[in-house]
Amino acid sequence: MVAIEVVDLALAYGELRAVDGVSLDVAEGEFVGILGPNGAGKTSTLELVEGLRRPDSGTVRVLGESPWPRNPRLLPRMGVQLQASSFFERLTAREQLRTFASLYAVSAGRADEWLERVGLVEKAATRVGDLSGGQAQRLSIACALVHDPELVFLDEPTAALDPQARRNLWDLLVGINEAGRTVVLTTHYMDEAETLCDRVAIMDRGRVLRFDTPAKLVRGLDAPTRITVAPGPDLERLRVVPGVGDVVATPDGTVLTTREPTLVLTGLAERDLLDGVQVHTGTLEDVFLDLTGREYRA
Ligand SMILES: Nc1ncnc2c1ncn2[C@@H]1O[C@H](COP(=O)(O)OP(=O)(O)OP(=O)(O)O)[C@@H](O)[C@H]1O
Repeated sequence: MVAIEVVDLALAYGELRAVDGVSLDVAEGEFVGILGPNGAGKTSTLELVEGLRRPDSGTVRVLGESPWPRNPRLLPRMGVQLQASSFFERLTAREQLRTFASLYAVSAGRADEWLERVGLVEKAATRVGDLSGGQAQRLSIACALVHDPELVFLDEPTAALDPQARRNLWDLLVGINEAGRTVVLTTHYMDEAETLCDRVAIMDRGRVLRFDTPAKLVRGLDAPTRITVAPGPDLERLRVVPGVGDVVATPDGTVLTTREPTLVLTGLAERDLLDGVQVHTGTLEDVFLDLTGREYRA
């Protein structure tokens, strides 16, 4: 079943085409990432899908319905975490979450369970205005998920989180997805997209450049493999290994590029040069560079 269907969506702010002909489909139960640098149009696209903005043109269907104008049938089925959350500043974290829960007829007890899931039990009695950026972000995620929606939208959910909190949130999102919920998130982080997402839409300048599984995106790359060995061996010994292209010495090791990694690894083994070997195939960063001609800067 299709959860989201977006066809030729466009939105301009004045002269700026923030969303410029985006088409996407998301299946029920899928985990999809929209990946791109600042200003790529990720948030604008998400807001159109969520029904928070009206598109200039194009169509959006969410769970078989149009999200715009605000569609009350859809609201309980969706959970939306925005980049900038507005809380009731004088409420405590627990009160804030219970207030959100009550809007969906979810019990206070279930709301409190969410404080635990996002690691905010110790901050339950802290006023929202006194939470750190990362804590506020986790609270906003709990508010988006407290009613157990079928479809979850998260806008850069790990942006303000420390590495441990980021890992914890990844686990939480994987759990939700494995329980059958559809998840769509935007992110700057390549590793996040690669780790979490079934499919990734790479966005730049209002357009979706590619939309595929991380593995297929990388496989489609026409990039050589890089093999690094520990510093030390004479560069000439490495240059003559069959299949080796460039050889570059760096402080961390000597980097060999090749289009025949198996041949090179065999040659290195025969010469007893495998010390500290690391093999780097393409990453989504390479895919971005390949598609745009620009380095990816999150
Ligand atoms: N309300 C607005 N009015 C005018 N321009 C806007 C508005 N919202 C966004 N933009 C512009 O539209 C473009 C796309 O913005 P958007 O927030 O969708 O990108 P993004 O990929 O989510 O970026 P980021 O990763 O920085 O959040 C940017 O150039 C931004 O400056």
